Amino acid sequence: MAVFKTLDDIGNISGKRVLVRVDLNVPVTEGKVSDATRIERIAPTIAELSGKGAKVILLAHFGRPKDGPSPEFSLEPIARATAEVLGRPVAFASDCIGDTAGSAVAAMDKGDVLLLENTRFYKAEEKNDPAFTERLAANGDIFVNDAFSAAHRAHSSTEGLAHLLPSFAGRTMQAELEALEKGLGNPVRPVVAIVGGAKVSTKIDLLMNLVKKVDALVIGGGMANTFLAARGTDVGKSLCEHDLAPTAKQIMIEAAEAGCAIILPVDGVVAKEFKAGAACETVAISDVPADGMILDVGARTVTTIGEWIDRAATLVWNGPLGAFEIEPFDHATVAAARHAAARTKAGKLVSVAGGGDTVAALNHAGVADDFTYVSTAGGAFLEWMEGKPLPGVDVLKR
Ligand SMILES: Nc1ncnc2c1ncn2[C@@H]1O[C@H](COP(=O)(O)OP(=O)(O)OP(=O)(O)O)[C@@H](O)[C@H]1O
Ligand SMILES: O=C(O)[C@H](O)COP(=O)(O)O
Repeated sequence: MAVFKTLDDIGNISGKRVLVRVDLNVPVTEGKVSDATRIERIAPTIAELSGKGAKVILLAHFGRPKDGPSPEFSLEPIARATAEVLGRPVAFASDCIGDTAGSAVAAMDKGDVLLLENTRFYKAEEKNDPAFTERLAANGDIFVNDAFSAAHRAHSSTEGLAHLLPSFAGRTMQAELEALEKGLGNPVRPVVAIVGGAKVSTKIDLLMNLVKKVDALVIGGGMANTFLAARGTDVGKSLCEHDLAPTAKQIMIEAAEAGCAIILPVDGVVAKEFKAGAACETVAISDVPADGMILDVGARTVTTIGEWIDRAATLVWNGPLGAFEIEPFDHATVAAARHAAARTKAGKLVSVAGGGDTVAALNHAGVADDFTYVSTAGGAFLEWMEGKPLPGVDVLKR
């Protein structure tokens, strides 16, 4: 029996209003959803609930809006993308609480699907404010959490609701927890982690903890620049958080004490502009021009990363090695992803990857299906890895 209640325990839900927390925080490029994996993953839960006659009311956040409602962070375009992926109508209400939401819910028939506007348009959501949670709960009889990737947040829609309504894990939440436990509950060593992406500031705690748990940590992407700068390398105009140099140094000290190897780029693909087809060259990391930006790790670094992948029994990956959305800065991420996928297919590696952009990058490389497991979660995935409690999961436990 699962430690948390699943849809197997939900009983008769025909005609019931089921509030389903999903993660629709999907990558959007030029107004279009550029990777629909998170939407695809919630489809089974929605189909199952709708098939049982429930009124399926989706709750989600999008981005990190700071000042209340704004068109930039509206879920309305995502409702259309969700309808396309599900192959069925998805109604949209321009508020997640109050009369607008209430009337949209009242108009639902059995089996209908409705998406409510971004929960983060209310600051109270992130404060897990009980009064706001009650207003969300007013539209539901049952709560299903299918957003593992937002379960590290103790917000009204991820944690608070489970205290007010009978609550269950959705199929994706269930699958994520089961697969992560199977793959990484007690990982086979050596464990190598690849952490890339844009910024160190968003992943400091994760890096601090990871160096104590893994045998080697490969740092790529924009965040490698902060580490390189901390070591005294001039990274030109590259994305770099110079004020975090002391933190990066501390992470390297902790890694040395824990016996975790830190692998930083030895070369980089450098351009003067951050745009597709920009003129670029590969240079040694000590030769980055003052007006250049490192937008990908170079070929020698890719070879080194390949060697670490070959040594690993378990690989954990979060964050791309370069600005993979823009060609040709996708080369290193694609090469490393294909290398890891081939080792996995050969039965020599357990490979687990997580992160919205990471999933998009693996799809771009055409190998997402070849990894042992690809989690749609970013922060939640890494926090799970560190053994931190996930409020959205803990509250579902029996
Ligand atoms: N060298 C670089 N310079 C600038 N940006 C970079 C660089 N390398 C990677 N990036 C950017 O990092 C971003 C992805 O990083 P992020 O940390 O968000 O990944 P993730 O954890 O998989 O995603 P998510 O936060 O969506 O779960 C991409 O948009 C990519 O363009
Ligand atoms: O994209 C994610 O990792 C989740 O949707 C959580 O988003 P957040 O980091 O803005 O809370």
